[in-house]
Amino acid sequence: MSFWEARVKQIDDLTASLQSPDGLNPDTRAAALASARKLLDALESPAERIMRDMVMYPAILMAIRMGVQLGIFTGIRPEGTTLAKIAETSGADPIVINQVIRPLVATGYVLQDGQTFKPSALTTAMAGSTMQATARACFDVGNMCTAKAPEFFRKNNNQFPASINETPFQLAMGTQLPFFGWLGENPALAADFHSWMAWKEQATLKWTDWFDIQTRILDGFTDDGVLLVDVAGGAGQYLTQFRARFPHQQGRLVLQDLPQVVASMTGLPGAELQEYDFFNPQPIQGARVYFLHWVLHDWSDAHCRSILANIVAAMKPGYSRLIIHETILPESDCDLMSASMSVMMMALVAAFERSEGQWRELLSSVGLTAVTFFQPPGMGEGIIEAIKLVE
Ligand SMILES: C[S@@+](CC[C@H](N)C(=O)[O-])C[C@H]1O[C@@H](n2cnc3c(N)ncnc32)[C@H](O)[C@@H]1O
Repeated sequence: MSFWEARVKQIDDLTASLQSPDGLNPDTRAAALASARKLLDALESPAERIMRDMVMYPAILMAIRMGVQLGIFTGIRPEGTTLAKIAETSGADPIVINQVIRPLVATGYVLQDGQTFKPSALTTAMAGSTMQATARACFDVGNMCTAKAPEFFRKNNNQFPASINETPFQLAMGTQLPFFGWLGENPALAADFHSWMAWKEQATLKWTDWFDIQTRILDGFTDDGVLLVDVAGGAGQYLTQFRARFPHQQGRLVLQDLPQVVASMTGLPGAELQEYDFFNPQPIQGARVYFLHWVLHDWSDAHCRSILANIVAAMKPGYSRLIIHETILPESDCDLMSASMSVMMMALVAAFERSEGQWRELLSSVGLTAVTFFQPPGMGEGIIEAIKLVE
């Protein structure tokens, strides 16, 4: 056996020994992923890599989105499902199914066994209604915006979008509305968007599992009034998570969001719902925590200053905590997820992810200088905690 044949066997053995990533130490898992990606990069020639990124990725995205549309992920049964059966159930041309299913098999989204198709772990994941909503939200909006971004930037002389009303989003969706205003008029995609937010919370590391909430928040809570306000909390997944982690904790939990978002909810166990536009004064004074997840990355610095000023005015000095749960971009060698999210924010809402220096500057511009940064083990979004020192 040659040196490389032996290495290939070693890699195969290693892969076979890893049934699931669950249970791996987060730091070790992050290091192993980084090493495995470097191995892929080293094995692939530049031409192959460019082919993968430019030719294959668009086809894969389209195939996944079509897989949702044609019911491929939900229709494939463990005993095996034929192409004819998928065509019959979906009413689609078998040739179209065949075209779409090939890249799905090539990428492991579906398994092929002779003339039948069987579910892989990815098929099962994609069969869930939340993942289907995520695929629609990401493809039908995000992918359209990135596809139109070069044209948008060519027309505006390659300048950063001047406002939330002039981004690739408007060009791609044929609207003059900003993203959140447009969502308000498109309830089906708004529901998909909030499902994607909910799934994202489930699929990623939970701040309640690594941030020392007991010491930094609960120990100093005065046991009356509002414990945590989730500002622009969407479908409420972060409050649900908090309640599940601290089921017997005293104190009110309040979710605030736009009227149409609150109206679309039937309630949130263990929490209160409140209609609130964060460009208006914060109605809850002196809460222990004002929590923001994936809110400020949607807005320019000027907008963030307005949102934050309303919170700062409501904070009780020395007591209230502003907890921002967002990406803290590294100054160099940014990971692909954070870099991609930042690009997406620019294309949709004329905003971006921020580095520690940018967070400090933003917070100090609204008078918050007592700021502490926390990074989770392994990979994931950080916590930026700020305290108001004086009135
Ligand atoms: C990216 S989502 C994040 C939702 C939630 N925090 C989460 O992490 O799942 C941004 C949220 O901001 C809300 N939002 C947008 N504009 C707002 C405004 N002017 N006032 C209050 N909420 C707003 C949206 O409705 C949406 O729920």
